[in-house]
Amino acid sequence: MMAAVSWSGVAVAVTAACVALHVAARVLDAVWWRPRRLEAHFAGQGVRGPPYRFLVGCVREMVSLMAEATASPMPASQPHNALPRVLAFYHYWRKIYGATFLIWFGPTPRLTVAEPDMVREIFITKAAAFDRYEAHPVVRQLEGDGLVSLHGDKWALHRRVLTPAFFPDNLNRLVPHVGRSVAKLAETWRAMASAGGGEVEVDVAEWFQAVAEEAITRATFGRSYVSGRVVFRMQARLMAFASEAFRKVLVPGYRFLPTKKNRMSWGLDREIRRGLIRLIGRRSGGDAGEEDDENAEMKHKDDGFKDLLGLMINAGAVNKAMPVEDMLEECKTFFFAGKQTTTNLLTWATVLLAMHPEWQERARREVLAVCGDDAGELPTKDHLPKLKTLGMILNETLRLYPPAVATIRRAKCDVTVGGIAIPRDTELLVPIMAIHHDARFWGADAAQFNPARFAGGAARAAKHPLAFVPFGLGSRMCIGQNLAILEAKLTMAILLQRFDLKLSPNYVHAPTVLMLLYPQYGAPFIFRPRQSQPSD
Ligand code: HEM
Repeated sequence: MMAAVSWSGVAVAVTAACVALHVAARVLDAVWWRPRRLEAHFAGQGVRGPPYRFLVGCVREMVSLMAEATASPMPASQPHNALPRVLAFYHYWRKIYGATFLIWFGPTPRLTVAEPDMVREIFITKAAAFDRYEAHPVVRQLEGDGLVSLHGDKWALHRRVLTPAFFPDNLNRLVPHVGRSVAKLAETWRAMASAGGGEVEVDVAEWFQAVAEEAITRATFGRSYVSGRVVFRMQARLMAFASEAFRKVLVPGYRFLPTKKNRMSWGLDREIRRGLIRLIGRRSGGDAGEEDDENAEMKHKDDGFKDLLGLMINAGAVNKAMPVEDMLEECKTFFFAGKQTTTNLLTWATVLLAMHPEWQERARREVLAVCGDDAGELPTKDHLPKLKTLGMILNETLRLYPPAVATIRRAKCDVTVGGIAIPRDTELLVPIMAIHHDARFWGADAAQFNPARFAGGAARAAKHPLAFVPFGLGSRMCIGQNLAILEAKLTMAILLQRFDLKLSPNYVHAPTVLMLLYPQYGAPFIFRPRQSQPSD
């Protein structure tokens, strides 16, 4: 009996040891042997990069390169040569290893691809072999489980349902509303200027956020704008908490701790859900009494406006394909994807107009000629396509300072791109900003502000038609780009019509990246109201 017990004990111990050994071997393979095999695999095809370091990959070097680059502002001699500052690691390693190289995000391989022909394969011809990158849970909590992160059939359904909201004819109906919100902002600045000796200094980022928030709230909720605005205000507070948590992602499980901020976030999240569910319930029940007074006039004019919520409710009613939970996540996603990106475009466009007064004057002359010089008159939907110079300036802004500086894909299977065999689960980093700054495609003046290069349209601005991709490419290209351009053109036109603007002496030119491209020390400008002049 004794012998039987001890033999079974030994068997258990041996099995446990085998399992432990197996697990240890798998872990060691994942964090050491596999990276070494992959390094050899890519090196055999001429693709090299900084060496893999146990567990951390190249993250330490990346962090120190980025910290060094952001320690001082841009040199005055080359203000727009921002790539070495914004994507310091890319700029540094590209000089050593060429345009396509391998880096390590921990034990995960990331192939860096900045050749437009390869980018075409990844996003268009071989797109089926790639998936969107799974964002960190904290980022996902911020961006919602909507279009940005969906895959397969569910993504295709949502994209189909939501696309009509972004057709130009539909978006044109937003022009008066967005215009009025910018005019209100301009009025505030004008009043501040007259109280302050004829000019006013403002940091534009926060103000532009209000404009972008207005546009995305109208696009999402249409006639339920006022109730929607209450929900999105809470969402804005939630985003502020979550982006603070984003800076603490290195503390594992931080987001689950019942800290004061976390508890407030959870409470807000519940409130947002309740608010949206109430709103959806009212709209699904066809409650026409839900519009408020402010919107009575809008309701009349906006008959037929396709807002995102209405499109989703219809889809849910028709084939039950969109449960309420999915609608909630989409609302979150659109708020996240639509607000900060457009704010950044507006901010950088203002920086560039202030840094280049000759272009500011050219754009203003065009605005006055097309839209008139009466500060009481708002530009209309028919004016916007005629603002060609402003369009070129916005494109040049998106080229030099793309709000989304890079995007990532993951290979779902073994696949060949640009003749390079890429094993399954390799990540591909496409540094949009690096392609936009590449002198091979943009010429010797690639780091200079020259909107004239877009005079013949975006596709012909560079030597390669795919060297300009601020909104991505292929089927997952930005769904909101028409809205972003509409907002940006309208806002800049109204501001140019009403103000001369210049950089504040307190402005420090220091673009940096925290998810999106930001001015590191804010964006203070001086606005001086213009006297109405006859347009020539
Ligand atoms: C200047 C402003 C904007 C820029 C630079 C921008 C940039 C981008 C880029 C580069 C992508 C593709 C990412 C990838 O392929 O990995 C994208 C996707 C997306 N954008 Fe934008 N965006 C802007 C404004 C907006 C606005 C205003 C909205 C919403 C109203 C929006 C909603 C989205 C959504 C939902 C996706 C995911 C599309 C899909 O996967 O089907 N974006 N954006």
